[in-house]
Amino acid sequence: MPQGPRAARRPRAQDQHPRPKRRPSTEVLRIESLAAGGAGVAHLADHAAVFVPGTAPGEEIEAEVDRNTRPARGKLLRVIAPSPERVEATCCGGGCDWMHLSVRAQEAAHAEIVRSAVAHAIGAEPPPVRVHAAPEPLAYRTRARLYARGERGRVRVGYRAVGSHALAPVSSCAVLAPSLAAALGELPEVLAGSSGEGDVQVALGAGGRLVVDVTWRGELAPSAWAAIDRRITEGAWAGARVRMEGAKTPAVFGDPRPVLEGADGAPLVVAAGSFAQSSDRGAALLARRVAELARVEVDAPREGADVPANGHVLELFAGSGTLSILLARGAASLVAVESDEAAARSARENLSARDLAGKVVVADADAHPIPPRAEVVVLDPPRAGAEGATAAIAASRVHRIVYVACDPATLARDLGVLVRANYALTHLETVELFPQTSHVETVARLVRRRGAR
Ligand SMILES: C[S@@+](CC[C@H](N)C(=O)[O-])C[C@H]1O[C@@H](n2cnc3c(N)ncnc32)[C@H](O)[C@@H]1O
Repeated sequence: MPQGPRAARRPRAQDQHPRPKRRPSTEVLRIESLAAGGAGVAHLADHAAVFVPGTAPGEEIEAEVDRNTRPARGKLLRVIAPSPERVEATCCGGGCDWMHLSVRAQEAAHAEIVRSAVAHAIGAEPPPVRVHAAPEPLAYRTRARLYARGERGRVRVGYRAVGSHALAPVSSCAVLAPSLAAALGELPEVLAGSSGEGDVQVALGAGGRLVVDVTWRGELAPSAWAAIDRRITEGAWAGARVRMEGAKTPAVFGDPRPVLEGADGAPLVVAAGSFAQSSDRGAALLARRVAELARVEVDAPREGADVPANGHVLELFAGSGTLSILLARGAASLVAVESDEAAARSARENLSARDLAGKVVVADADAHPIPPRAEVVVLDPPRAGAEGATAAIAASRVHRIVYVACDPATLARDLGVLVRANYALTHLETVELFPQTSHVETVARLVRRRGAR
């Protein structure tokens, strides 16, 4: 009888003699830097690294250190000598893991995280990281993913606490735009009587009114369905979409699509439940910079030049077209690839509302061939990066690449492949799209080296 891999596995030494658990110890530590993920990094007397959330570089702290994980984890007990970059945190306990840091320190730490990841991956020092400051460091979120939980008829709404599935209930949030803040007070009332838990995305839709996208696991009270319906029919909300766990299709009320202000100042529709950056102004800043870097002229600017031609552009992971609406301008052609059908429909709608030509293809961007005439590839993949697309670009004759990334580690991995395939990294820039958090958006530009295949 064939044996499965489990049966075939030889017992390992640690199975027979599991290491005894070590007791946490209290240590005085000096924080050296901030790691991707947000924690401060220090070293113990035996040089083992320890990660302590809620700390700032340069400060002396006391922490309870658990050496049973690798790297060791520390829990901040007290700050002995604070960093000058430490500020009073006003965080609600939700996702803002860097609210105790000055904006200047956040920017510097983001830039260093990106620089060191890329330097390690390409085996050389990258160009100096240019930092694009956030348009608004607070009250910037024009879209938010909330978390709701119903128990004994009462529904509490907040965020998932950092690093856990626990609910951090919130009545006010310093990073939420005032236009969305009202939702925090309204949702517990709308969802009252429901049991279970759900994710609730809130944004602004048509006419600047609220749109709500609910994914619920459990029972949604009949009064909740009625309250949602009433808000749409009375015009208080533009739309809502409710997806019950296990249901094939969501219930749709009104028009649940978020509408943001595009980088060209005109409205841009986003498919309900599909990707959109967390702030309109941040998304516009990013899109404008990506479009600039995609142009031929970045290397040799011409005085007084009009919008220069982009050549034939291939955009991978295009979403609802936040970048496409700028890339299509001045391009000889634009092909945008996106796997989410609803997002692709929105991208088509956004291009045609502007009379822009562009072909939007529903396909796997990571397995999409690079058309031989493509001169520029712009890609904006999810956190996992784009291993397949990177390999295809590396084997192509594309001249310029603009890579937008929300994860420095996978960006660095993919840039390593492109640099080894004879592309030169000309620009490395961070865009502060998520102030008060350790998340960072990066834009990298590469050009094919002269004489390369
Ligand atoms: C980070 S978002 C960028 C979207 C767009 N550039 C924007 O700024 O709104 C990544 C997009 O890639 C899409 N996506 C994820 N995996 C994909 C794949 N294998 N092929 C094509 N699109 C994919 C997602 O649906 C999402 O719209």
